[in-house]
Amino acid sequence: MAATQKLSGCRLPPLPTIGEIIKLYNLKAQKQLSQNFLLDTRLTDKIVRQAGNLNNAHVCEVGPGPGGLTRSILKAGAADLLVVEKDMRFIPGLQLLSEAAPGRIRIAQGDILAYKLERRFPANITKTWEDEVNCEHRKPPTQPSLSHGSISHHCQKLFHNPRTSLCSKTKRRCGGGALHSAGAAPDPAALQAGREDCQERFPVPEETLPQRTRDAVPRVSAPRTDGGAVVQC
Ligand SMILES: C[S@@+](CC[C@H](N)C(=O)[O-])C[C@H]1O[C@@H](n2cnc3c(N)ncnc32)[C@H](O)[C@@H]1O
Repeated sequence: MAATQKLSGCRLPPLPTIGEIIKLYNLKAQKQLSQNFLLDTRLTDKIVRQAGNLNNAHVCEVGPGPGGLTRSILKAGAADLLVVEKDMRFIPGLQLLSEAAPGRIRIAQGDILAYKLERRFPANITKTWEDEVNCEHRKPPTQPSLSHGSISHHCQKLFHNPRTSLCSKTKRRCGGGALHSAGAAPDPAALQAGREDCQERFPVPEETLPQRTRDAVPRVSAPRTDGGAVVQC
């Protein structure tokens, strides 16, 4: 499929820039959640291209933050994007994005380390770790696939900022900022070890959105019944 055709089908309507979203919601990066934000759309597009062909794919993005990579994933044609974000402050900005791409984003607010990812995708596209091991990274998917409860090891390499995402104790990768889509080959043992080691680095945050921020975007308080609903996990 020609790139122009693909992009024109997935183009997003005009939105505030990521920088504006950060200012609007006063989103200061929190060190304990490894937060740093990608603002350059050329860079986020390039990163997302590394995940292979996302056209019509089911994708899980862990730690979307203000949504820079999220926008690029949508532009790349993902049909079903589940974002799992631990920090509640980002949810209103993600809901704006969800309204710009109706029915294509599902927002889950919670900790990926405790999240039952496999329950959130159709059973017929899920694969076991063993099935996934032989998949070639970057190979365009013949059909959407998803590993049970996984964050792709390869994609963590691609999408994590190495300075902030390595566990300080073990130097293993962990936590948010990762993207998983069809075709990635994870390393379950390393991943599991990384998760266990990093549990203590991610205490559940208790921040709530300041009232003035909620008031700034009234649409976010309306209950949603479509794919853009926020699910607490
Ligand atoms: C490095 S920032 C990346 C933000 C965004 N993807 C970007 O590129 O601008 C990591 C994100 O992961 C989130 N995060 C960290 N640990 C998490 C966890 N255990 N579960 C879900 N999200 C997590 C943080 O709140 C933050 O939004």
